Amino acid sequence: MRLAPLRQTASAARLAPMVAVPAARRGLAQVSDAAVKTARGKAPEIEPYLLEELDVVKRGDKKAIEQLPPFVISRERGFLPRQDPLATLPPAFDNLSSLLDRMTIRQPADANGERKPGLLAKGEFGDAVLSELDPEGAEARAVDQAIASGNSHLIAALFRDYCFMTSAYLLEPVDIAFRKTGLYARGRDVLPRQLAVPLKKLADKLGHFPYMEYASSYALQNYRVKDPNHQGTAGKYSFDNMELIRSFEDAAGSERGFILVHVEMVSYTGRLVSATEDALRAVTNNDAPALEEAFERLLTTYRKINLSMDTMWGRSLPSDYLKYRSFIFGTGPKKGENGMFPEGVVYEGVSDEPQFYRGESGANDSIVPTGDNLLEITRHMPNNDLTKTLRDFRTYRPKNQREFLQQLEGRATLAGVRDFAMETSGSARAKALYILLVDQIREFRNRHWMFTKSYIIERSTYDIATGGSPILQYLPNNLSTVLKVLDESYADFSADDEHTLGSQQARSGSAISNIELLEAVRSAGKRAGAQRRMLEREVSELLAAKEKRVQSLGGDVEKGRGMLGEHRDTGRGWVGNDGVG
Ligand code: HEM
Repeated sequence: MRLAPLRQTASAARLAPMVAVPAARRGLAQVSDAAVKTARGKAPEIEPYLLEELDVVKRGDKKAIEQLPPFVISRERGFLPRQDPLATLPPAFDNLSSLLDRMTIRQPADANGERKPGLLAKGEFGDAVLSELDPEGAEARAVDQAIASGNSHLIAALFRDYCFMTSAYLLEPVDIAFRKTGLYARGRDVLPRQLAVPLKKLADKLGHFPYMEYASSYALQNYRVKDPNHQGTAGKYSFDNMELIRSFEDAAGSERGFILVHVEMVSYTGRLVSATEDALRAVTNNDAPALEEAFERLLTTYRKINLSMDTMWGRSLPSDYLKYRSFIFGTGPKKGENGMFPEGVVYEGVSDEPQFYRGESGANDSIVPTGDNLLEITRHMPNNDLTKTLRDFRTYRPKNQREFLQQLEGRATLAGVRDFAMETSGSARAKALYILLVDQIREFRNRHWMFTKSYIIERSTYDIATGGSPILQYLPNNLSTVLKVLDESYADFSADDEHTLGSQQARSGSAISNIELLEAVRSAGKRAGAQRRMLEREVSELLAAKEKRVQSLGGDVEKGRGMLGEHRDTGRGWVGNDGVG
């Protein structure tokens, strides 16, 4: 039996309640082509996809609202789920909850303040799943009932929890080997029926791959707000006011920091979505002042997001990242590409055919793709495998976010956002704001590249990231494109623009003065070219060092990748066996 394809190509962007068959989607290429062929200003028919615009919400139909998918973008909550995640499962899932609580490597402190090792620390999780969860048990029936009820809050929590169980089960041997040797090993390649069947049913209901995702499992469905009235910088979603629901390694340490910084950043995305929608409308209406206003809101929001991102260094230590990273790897993306699961994973009771999925990654977050698409940076991505990966990442997210990003790409191209901001609006302020928005995407990606070097590259030779992209190439490819767009946009910022911006007052109500914008544009422009050259040099040095390491291992690429040697297939890789040694 084959796994039915989960993602169909599609046309409509309508959000059906979860009881309905998920609407098909239009492919990216189709949206973009349609957009390019249509004249600017003639917006395509787009069905409402913002929560507040849906009929059921306008009508206040509570039953139908409960059945809407867990993730529906809104101007208020942006890319956060519609409701804060359900932290405690109903009693029918007690066996599952108990395993999830006991699995975490560092258990919460007991009455004596001692932190005992959990099931994953002792390598006992896999056996515990097999002995404590019955494929025909109470949980299996309760999953069916939850799905039939259409209660999307519960379905989302169950999907998160079965994903955690699945990753812990499959990757437990990988983590044990890594903790012992610093090298990764093969994971389990069969997912037992008691996990595989419910996970696949829940995934189908939500329109997901049956594997851990960033939004629906590890990060955005995994926070608990402590005080709903908390008044921090990010309101109730301020980092200190949240705790984790599930964790692999330590709910109180760096894993908490890693996940909750993502959540805090995403808590700003209501403003991001709102300003993005308003910017698009302004361009379509040829309304320069409205565009300036929306772009300014976007800029202040991206600045807040970047500030929040910068707190990662202190909240999640680089030296701790590899302690939980083992559990967020995928089983794919393709046969033979992931040394942990070279033959994929068979989902017992679902399909005899091995499955391959990308792992959890911030690459499935929508903050940067929103900027990429609105500012038409995506259009400048080179036509190569790394850009294909970027597009593939965009499929690993809730359906409503996939559709939003697809539509946004088409709508921005159709409206001609870059052209209007940089030229036809005739506004030096809009031009400066456009450049500074591109610079915010650069700042995000640049910090991100620094994270990657410091949390991963300096500590592990395993060169494939959790999402399955090549670590040394993927992020630099995208950062380099942004730097190019920034460099070129700055080159279009003329002496006249400088003069206009420097001599005119900003409209009343503007939070950022024209002088401030001008100074920021100048330093962004100067930085772009230098940073681009530095990045090129850095990447070529890293690739040369990798090649040297592989050569020092007799050309053994597998070992050079940080995998335990004894698990390699006999057909290749062994020194002397295939001639490499
Ligand atoms: C310790 C911190 C972090 C590390 C080590 C890290 C690591 C990585 C890696 C290795 C990738 C490559 C894709 C893959 O997984 O295959 C990636 C992609 C990505 N991550 Fe992170 N990440 C971190 C924090 C964050 C945060 C806080 C966010 C915020 C949402 C984020 C968002 C992204 C995005 C948007 C991409 C795709 C980038 C692009 O398209 O250029 N990451 N991350």
